[in-house]
Amino acid sequence: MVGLPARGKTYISQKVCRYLTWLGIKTKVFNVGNCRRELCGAQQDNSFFDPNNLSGQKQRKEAANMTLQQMLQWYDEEDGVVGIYDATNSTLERRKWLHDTLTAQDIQVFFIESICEDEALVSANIKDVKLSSPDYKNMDPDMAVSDFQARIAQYTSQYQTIVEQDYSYIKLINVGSQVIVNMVKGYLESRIVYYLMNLHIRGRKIYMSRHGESMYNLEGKLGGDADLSPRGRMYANLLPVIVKEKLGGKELMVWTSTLKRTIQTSEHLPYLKQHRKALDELDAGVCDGLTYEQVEERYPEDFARRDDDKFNYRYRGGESYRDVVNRLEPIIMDLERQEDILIVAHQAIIRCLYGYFMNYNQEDLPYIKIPLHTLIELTPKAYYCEEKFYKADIPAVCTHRPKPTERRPPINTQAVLGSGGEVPSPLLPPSVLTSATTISAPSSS
Ligand SMILES: O=P(O)(O)OC[C@H]1O[C@@](CO)(OP(=O)(O)O)[C@@H](O)[C@@H]1O
Repeated sequence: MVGLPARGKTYISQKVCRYLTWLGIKTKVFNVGNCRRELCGAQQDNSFFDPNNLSGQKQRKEAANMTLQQMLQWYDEEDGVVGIYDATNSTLERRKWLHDTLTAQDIQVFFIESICEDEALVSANIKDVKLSSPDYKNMDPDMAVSDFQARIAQYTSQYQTIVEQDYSYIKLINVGSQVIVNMVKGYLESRIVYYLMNLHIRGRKIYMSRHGESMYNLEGKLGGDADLSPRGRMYANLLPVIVKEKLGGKELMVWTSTLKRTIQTSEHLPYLKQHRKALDELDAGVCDGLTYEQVEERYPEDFARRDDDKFNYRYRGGESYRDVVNRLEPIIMDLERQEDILIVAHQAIIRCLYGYFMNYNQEDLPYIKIPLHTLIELTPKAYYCEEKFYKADIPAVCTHRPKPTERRPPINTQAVLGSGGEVPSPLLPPSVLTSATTISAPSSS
């Protein structure tokens, strides 16, 4: 990373890290600030950052070097693929040192510079992010802001934007309103460039919902293209009410899959809709239309292999969760560009999308609990996503199978009918929705 303080470098680092990790590329952020705090203590006065303060300079260089060594060790011992070195790296000299040290180890270097000349954006970033940093713990907010601005001034006096023509880089100017790209090499760098070009920081909400309960869900069958059950239709009637309550009169884009159950669920939503094939449910191949019990009976080895490694298991003639993540990558790119949006999709699809925003690892992702008749609201913040679950007061079956290690001895292997919202069966762990808001159907529906 390259850029003055409060230019969103850590935000960009975290997002790129989350995106690549979700794609299965081992990525880690190495933050020099954390190392500096460890080495020199958190609360330094601003003379520490003065370029003429030789002792401060020396200690900062030590923190930079220690972080780089940690990164090299990670490449070496943990088979890291993309290390993100998050620091200002704001001089030609510092970048040359990084570039030369890394290329000597056969590590390809790609600089991402964030330039922001919009003072209002910089101040908003300071207030949003920097005031909660350990550097300003227990400090009066106004004092902290002016202190941080003085720190930025120290860096500005020696800041050199990237001009090194023989380096690979991207310059993001004013949060991507202008982008300059130089000497981009290979697939991974191009993917990162494309991803960065889609990012924006306007506040927005991402809503997700599974389709209403389907006839297949009632029978415990996988896949297919069934219609909604009568209770699924009730959810389809209620969904516009729930969404309107959350959104007010704001516009919304709605994406569904091309399968009947999501199209029927979105039927009454008075917004622009797109039906996208990439959002269709995980393809269960030869198991499509079977119940879990039938799969276990007919394909016992496959059933066991799926329990063993659900993320990588690929149904015969069908897909794995890994395949689904790859198929959803263009959806994630598109999602990053969107404003408020509602995605009506399927259990496996929502797990993958939700897992991206909430940073789930591949092992846990296929087990995320995404109940029927529940609207999920995600609000992206600087370094995390806020989440809320709104549960409609319409019963539905529970289709979640816990991890093998969390399963209790079977009492009843049929899908279990709930009596008010999705009620966990004796086979299931406690619902994650205990504190969710419950919304009742209006008497007219
Ligand atoms: O990966 P698992 O946990 O089996 O869940 C995916 C399954 O979820 C289901 C329901 O069991 O989704 P959906 O409700 O969209 O039909 C199946 O179609 C699909 O095979």
